Amino acid sequence: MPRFPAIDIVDIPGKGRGVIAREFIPQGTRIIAEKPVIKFSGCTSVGYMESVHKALSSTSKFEFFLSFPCMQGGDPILGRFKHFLPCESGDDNAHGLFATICRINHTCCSPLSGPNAIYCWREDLNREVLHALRDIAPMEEITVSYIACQIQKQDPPVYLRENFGFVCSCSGCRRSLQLRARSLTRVHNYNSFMGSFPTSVQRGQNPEKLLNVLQRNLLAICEEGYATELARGAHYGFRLCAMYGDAENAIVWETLSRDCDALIQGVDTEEYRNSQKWIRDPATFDLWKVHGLRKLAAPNPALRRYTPTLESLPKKYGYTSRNWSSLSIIAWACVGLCLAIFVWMFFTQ
Ligand SMILES: C[S@@+](CC[C@H](N)C(=O)[O-])C[C@H]1O[C@@H](n2cnc3c(N)ncnc32)[C@H](O)[C@@H]1O
Repeated sequence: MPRFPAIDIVDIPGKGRGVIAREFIPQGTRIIAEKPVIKFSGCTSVGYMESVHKALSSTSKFEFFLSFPCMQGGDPILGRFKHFLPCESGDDNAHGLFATICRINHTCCSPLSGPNAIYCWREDLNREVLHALRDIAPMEEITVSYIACQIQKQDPPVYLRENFGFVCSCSGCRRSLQLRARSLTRVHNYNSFMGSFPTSVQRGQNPEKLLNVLQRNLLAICEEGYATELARGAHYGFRLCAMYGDAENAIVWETLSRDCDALIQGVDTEEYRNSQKWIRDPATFDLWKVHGLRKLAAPNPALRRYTPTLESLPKKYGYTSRNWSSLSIIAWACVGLCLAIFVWMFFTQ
């Protein structure tokens, strides 16, 4: 049965508390799968926050909430709201505060450095999961990026100061203003391209050109440190190839997307099962060959260097469920019964 690696919450100079690895954690390992200590639904409007404010002040969870850093000069409650993470289910804009995951500090994604882990909410598990993006050494701090590619609209040091109240000292933020502006433009261009990428490409559009622009954008965003974008971006490459009945290249694109997504979410997901199905037989994709037959292109080999192959990752994706299976309940009941008989015999002798 897979187990989670040993980690600890410790003081980190200049950052308050943070999370470190207590043992070597190989790339792809699921580090933790955690339920929120506090969870609120629809946590977006100011009015709602105020009602949560009142509710929280009267609960025993308040102390836990107050143990998080507050924005300097900020309201003690609202100044800590930023530590909540989205736990969305459908239209419900729920947010949760997690005992360990919310202690993880930030590192920016940049061409010079990046976080060593990534978290995401898994609605099916009702948990936030954290995976290692690369090998993590014992005693190394575990960090994530608070800035998702899609929301990066500002220079990161400015965004972090305004929204989290700290001055980021990562190597990306220490670059010159000019280099940071160049990065911001590339991220912006990538986001607007992906936002308008036609999910069902219209007849008459030039698919070769579209795939070419997709490749260029994906390379640019990987260079900017957001290699995890390949999960979505490579899937777009698959869609395009599948719509033109190009099975060979569709398989290579979807394999790239699957491998990247497995690194972020694990392999116990619906996305993984769908990917496996399409890789086995791209013709099972619902838009297969809708635009007829055309040979397109495989992903640029340079993209492959940004995400490991599934085979190279440790088999540590498994979710260590705390849900008791009926077999384990029977086993523990037997142990309990034996113990009871033993105690009874001991005292009746
Ligand atoms: C989600 S909490 C992380 C845990 C927090 N350090 C603690 O003591 O509980 C986010 C806060 O941690 C601090 N922080 C996170 N990353 C940081 C970094 N790279 N440099 C300095 N402070 C950081 C900031 O105060 C930020 O508002």
